[in-house]
Amino acid sequence: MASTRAAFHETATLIPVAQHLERVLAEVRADAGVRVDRVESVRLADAAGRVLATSVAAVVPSPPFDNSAMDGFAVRWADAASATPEAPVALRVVADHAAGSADAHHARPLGPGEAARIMTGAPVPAGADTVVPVERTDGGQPTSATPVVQVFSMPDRGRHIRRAGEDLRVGDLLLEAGRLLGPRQVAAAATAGHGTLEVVRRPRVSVVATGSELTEPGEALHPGRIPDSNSLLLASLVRETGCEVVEVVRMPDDESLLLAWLDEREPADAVVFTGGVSVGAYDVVRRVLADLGTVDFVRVAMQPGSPQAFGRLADGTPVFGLPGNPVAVAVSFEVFVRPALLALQGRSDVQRRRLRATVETGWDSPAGRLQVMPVAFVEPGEGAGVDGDAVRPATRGGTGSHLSGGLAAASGFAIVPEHVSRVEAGDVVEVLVTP
Ligand SMILES: Nc1nc2c(c(=O)[nH]1)N[C@H]1C(S)=C(S)[C@@H](COP(=O)(O)OP(=O)(O)OC[C@H]3O[C@@H](n4cnc5c(N)ncnc54)[C@H](O)[C@@H]3O)O[C@H]1N2
Ligand code: MOO
Repeated sequence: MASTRAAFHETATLIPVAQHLERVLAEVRADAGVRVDRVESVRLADAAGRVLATSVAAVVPSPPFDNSAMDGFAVRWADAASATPEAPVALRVVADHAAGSADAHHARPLGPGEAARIMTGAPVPAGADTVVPVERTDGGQPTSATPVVQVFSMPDRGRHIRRAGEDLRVGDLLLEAGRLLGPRQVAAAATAGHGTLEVVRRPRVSVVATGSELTEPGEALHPGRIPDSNSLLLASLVRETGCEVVEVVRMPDDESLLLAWLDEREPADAVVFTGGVSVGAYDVVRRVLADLGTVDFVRVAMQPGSPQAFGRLADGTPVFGLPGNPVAVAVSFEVFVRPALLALQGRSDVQRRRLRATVETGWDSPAGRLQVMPVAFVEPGEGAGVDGDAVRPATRGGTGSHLSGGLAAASGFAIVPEHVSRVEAGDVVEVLVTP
């Protein structure tokens, strides 16, 4: 028990949240840099949700060729500049260009008095400098031998032609390494001539929930037992960061089981424990990991989620030991684990979007600790009528870190600074927005 006692004494000081986060990020960023197997090539269809490993430049211009922005007629502007509804100008229609047709690329240049019927997206034939929308013509009436179009009015010279490269030129930087790919980025990569992209391999993460009280969700609860909600919470949160969950393990507080798992576990890029990190007599995670000598057990100036463990397993795998209380797990993940798993993927943006919101119902906050409070957004018309976003605590009972039912209503976390001991209705708080 010597390690438990020693660890207990180590916890006297509270470490600022930013300091602990910095330490965690520095460690995982070092790992992200040395992993040689971290890049894989995926088809664009599979690229949304992945992190780009190598910056992407355009390999074809966009648009790839001059093409029409309108259904109408490609003309030489000067030929019909004088057109009015009263005195239309007749042009001979010598060609018909549909989108997808290569005809215009091979056609002879338009000569004086000639026009080509053209559809949106079709290449503009040589010689033409303007497209007249069909609405400004009679639609092109066939006469005896050759079709003729009557032009009633002309747009400005050069109108309705989309120029090659006006969107992207070859070599233009399109996407920077480290950015999350979404539908718009994948579509832009297709436009820029790519069929596959180099992305960061999904890090593999194991989740371990410890506690002799834990029961499979949905099963009958024997006295003293509770459903294991943390392993579900963590596994889904891990997946949401773009990582692959390789193992989800639930084990009772039994040192020998934990040691056996450490020996047999699947290879992973990170391991996340929940439970057993505090000073309880059966806190086996703390006892086993502290004995490794490479995992630090600290108290962070945060509420909830003060007890935190971070370090490396025997083979160097980064390991997090989160507390067992469910709200503390959700908060610890947001504040430390999520940014770390994103940094491990080389993500440039590891922080959630934050916004400022007005508090609708106040709550207490422990002075000297950064409070991370699960909050629900007040629907318009439902609250006190403030302009902009308004929030209230998601958990019915206030700030207790066991109130995991209340997490269901949370769509963000209010960040309350260390010096604040009471958040009043009407105060403005910073809110970290979650999906
Ligand atoms: N004497 C002290 N006791 C405690 C302290 C302290 O400073 N001194 N800190 C409290 C705080 S704050 C926290 S947070 C917890 C952290 O304790 P552990 O990490 O050891 O967590 P457990 O004791 O295993 O569990 C705490 C709580 O959470 C429930 N739990 C655990 N795992 C799950 C799960 N997978 N799903 C749902 N719920 C879970 C567990 O039943 C407990 O109620 O320590 C305080 N005590
Ligand atoms: O740190 Mo504990 O998370 O307050 O419950």
